[in-house]
Amino acid sequence: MEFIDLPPLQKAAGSVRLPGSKSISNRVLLLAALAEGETLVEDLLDSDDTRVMRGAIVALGVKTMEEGKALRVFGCGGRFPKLKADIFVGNSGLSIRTLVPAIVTSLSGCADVDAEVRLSGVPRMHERPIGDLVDGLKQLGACVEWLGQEGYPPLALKPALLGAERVSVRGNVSSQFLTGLLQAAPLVARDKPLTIDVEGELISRPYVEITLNLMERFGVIVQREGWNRFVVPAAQRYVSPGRIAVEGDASTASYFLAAGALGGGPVRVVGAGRKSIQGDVKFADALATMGAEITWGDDWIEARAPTSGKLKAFDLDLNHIPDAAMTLAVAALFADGPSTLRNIGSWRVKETDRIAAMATELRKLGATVEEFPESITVTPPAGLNPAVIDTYEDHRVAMCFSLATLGGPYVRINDPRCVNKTFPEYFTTFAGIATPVPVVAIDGPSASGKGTVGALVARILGFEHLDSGALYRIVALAALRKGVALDDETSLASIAAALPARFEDGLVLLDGDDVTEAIRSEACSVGASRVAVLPAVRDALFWRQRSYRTGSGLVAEGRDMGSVIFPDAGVKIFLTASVEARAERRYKQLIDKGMAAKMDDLLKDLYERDARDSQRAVAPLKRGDDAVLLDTSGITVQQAVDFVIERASSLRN
Ligand SMILES: Nc1ncnc2c1ncn2[C@@H]1O[C@H](COP(=O)(O)OP(=O)(O)O)[C@@H](O)[C@H]1O
Ligand SMILES: Nc1ccn([C@H]2C[C@H](O)[C@@H](COP(=O)(O)OP(=O)(O)O)O2)c(=O)n1
Repeated sequence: MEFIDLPPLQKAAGSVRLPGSKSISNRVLLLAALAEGETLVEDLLDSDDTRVMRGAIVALGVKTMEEGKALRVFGCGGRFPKLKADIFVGNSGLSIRTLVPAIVTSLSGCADVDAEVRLSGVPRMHERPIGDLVDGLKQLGACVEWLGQEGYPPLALKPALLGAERVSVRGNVSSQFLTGLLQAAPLVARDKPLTIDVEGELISRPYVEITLNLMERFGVIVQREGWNRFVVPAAQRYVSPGRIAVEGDASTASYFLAAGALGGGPVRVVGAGRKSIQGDVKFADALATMGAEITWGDDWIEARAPTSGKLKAFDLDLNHIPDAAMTLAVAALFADGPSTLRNIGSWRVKETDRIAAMATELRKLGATVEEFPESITVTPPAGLNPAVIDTYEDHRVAMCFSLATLGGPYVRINDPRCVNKTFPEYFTTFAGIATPVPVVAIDGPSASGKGTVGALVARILGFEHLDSGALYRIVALAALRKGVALDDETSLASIAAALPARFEDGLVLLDGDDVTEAIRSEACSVGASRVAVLPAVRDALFWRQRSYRTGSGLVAEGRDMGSVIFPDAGVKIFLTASVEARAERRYKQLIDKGMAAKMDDLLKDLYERDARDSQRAVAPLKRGDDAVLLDTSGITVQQAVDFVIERASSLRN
């Protein structure tokens, strides 16, 4: 499984230009395709879902042409030219739910009896309901055949004359059904007006407002009576506005605004603001109820943390911002008590069952989550656990969980490419406003001076210090004490996974015993280098080593700090010295401690350990291309420390 590891963050601040709105891009593409005249669409989002819509209109015979970053769409004047097509809609709910009604109107009165348009998607799309929309179209006279399970894609559309003046559609499953009918309505209401009645409470109303707004931009007026009846007067045609610029995506803005609120800020999103037609800009109001400071401009919004530093718990009806609400579920981890997200039942029929998915993943971080049919309550833990987040092919799950890193833990996001649905550049853009907890990684062979230099550098910088070699030594000591063989990989990995060890006031404690001296014994040195070749032992210590990355920063020393454990370390040093210099240092260390030592034995031992450390299959000791070489053979400790501090000075906040 592909994954991306996101490091713990200290803060988030900066400015982000939002990618184009998915909701607007896909509506504009279809309206421009159906309109009379050419439309130049600017700032169009380029993502999986918009490619689906672009592919679909082209398959239906509409011509498009790229002009720099814009797309020119040659409108077909209301009837798609090509009505024999097989269209793949991926997992784009908006695409299929708006294409089907539009295609059905083109098939009305189509003379070609062989005309047929088939639509299918990914397996999840075939579980997403469309029956209510099709029922509405059948009331108009449409011919729709189910190709799989009744009520779900795939389906086939065939020629049939449309004619009714009234149609009703359910509004409480997905507002996309209404959007689909509305966008197709002027193509049906040629001679007589068409009335659309909404059964049940209409959810996600702001998305319908986007639809009405854009239809108006293309010259079609809809009369609205409350939110239950929409009348489309007769004889209206879609006419191109010439050019249209797509606003920045307000749902995407939610991740960056939340980052500003949770990570200090300010974070400014540019492309959607006070004048936006997207309901999701109201996410900023929800953040404000948590205490975040929000500033509005016409086309930008800025968020920063409350001056008190603490975000308040909330209990909110989020029916109007279902997509951005997922971001609030993660923000709830940072609140001062349990928060409830209400009226979000539509989450159940999205890319995945989002209520179940969010609950499962929030629990991995340590939260207590209560799930209800249409709401969830999130109680934050005292501190967030590092977690491996599954994403269920849902771009929003992937994006919103990146925010948990502002609470201190590492977060691994599985299948991160699912963000391609709406924002392929998400993780790079997020990294652009994020300040990770800095790391100085010092790797090198035995007795090169890593421990000595690392401890001094950590003290000067005020950073934590990780002596990773000590962890391997403790595993060896624990194994020796339990009589576990040093090649019994499974037993050693269980020891490493549950190592009852602590570092406190310069002492190393194992099961509460002071083992500071014991782990430096010859037996432990040899034992450590033997257990360190075992992949299962290294895996078992992986997250433990990462957990030291906290506070103002970390100096980590060992063999694979820069290559495996902290590949994104801001400073990587490869510390070395000649074998002779290192043997002499060890000799001196042992003599000073009153222990017996022989130069020849020490040299032999160093050669052997160097060979074992650098020749093992997993995480071998070797200087990475990105590590700075520092040979300490002829320099003092102070000179070595100065060298590292000079390179690390930029990391200090
Ligand atoms: N230039 C130098 N840089 C680092 N250590 C040095 C240097 N010169 C002498 N030493 C001594 O060498 C020894 C290095 O041991 P240590 O720090 O335990 O190495 P390591 O952690 O790499 O095994 C220490 O006793 C240290 O005082
Ligand atoms: N990140 C690390 C740290 C140490 N090791 C191995 C390498 C060594 O043989 C042992 C002990 O490491 P330590 O740094 O304490 O050893 P030295 O004192 O430098 O000889 O663990 C490792 O494989 N990966």
